Amino acid sequence: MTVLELSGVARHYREGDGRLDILIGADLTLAAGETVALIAPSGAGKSTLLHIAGLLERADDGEVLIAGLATSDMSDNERTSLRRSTIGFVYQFHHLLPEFTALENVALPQAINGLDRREAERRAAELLDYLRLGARARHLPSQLSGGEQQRVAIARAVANAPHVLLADEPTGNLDPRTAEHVFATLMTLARNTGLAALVATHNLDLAAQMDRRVTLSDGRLVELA
Ligand SMILES: Nc1ncnc2c1ncn2[C@@H]1O[C@H](COP(=O)(O)OP(=O)(O)OP(=O)(O)O)[C@@H](O)[C@H]1O
Repeated sequence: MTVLELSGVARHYREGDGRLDILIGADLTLAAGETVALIAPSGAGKSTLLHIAGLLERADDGEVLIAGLATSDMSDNERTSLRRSTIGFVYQFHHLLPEFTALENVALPQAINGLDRREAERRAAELLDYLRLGARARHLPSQLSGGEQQRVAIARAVANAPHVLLADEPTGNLDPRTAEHVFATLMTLARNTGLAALVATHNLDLAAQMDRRVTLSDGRLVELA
């Protein structure tokens, strides 16, 4: 089943009097459970592509389909609601809320989505256990290691059981061993839950462990060997 499809996605930015064409007809299909690495030089448009795929930004042209639903004609509210229920994000920095425990950070997106708070916390505890973070559930982010913080951020991103996880340099801030561990968490989720993942990374060792690798070339997505 295709969970994410980009078709002819175009995006440009104004630059003084001129324009900067970042994406010119980018196409991508991501199936459930599939993991795809996005490898491209700085400034090529990786973050722009992830933001458009994740309905945080609109394309100037083309279509983004989430689980078969075309999104370009949707209102901002419809896009936000679809994003909350189908897409998870992980960034280079964890962006956990510092005043809340790991458990509360993971429960929050579910509570925002309308789940009863106790049920949200029960599910968050289950998810943290599954990712072997159960013993850290009551810790504040400042009491966690960098790798643990990032794994909690992954738990938070998948708390609403999204179809698609979009990750922008999720291991970019970690030492190689910790990066492997965090990456393994992502792969476990994809293999065992059918989550599809599109991961922008400069780490070629990790990219080699994913199902496919793509790059951005002249505003288009190109499959790598
Ligand atoms: N809001 C904006 N207005 C103008 N230009 C922008 C805007 N956002 C991004 N750009 C430009 O678009 C290009 C692509 O940016 P983007 O952040 O998508 O690249 P990237 O591949 O993610 O880079 P990096 O690996 O350094 O994060 C860059 O040249 C950037 O300066």
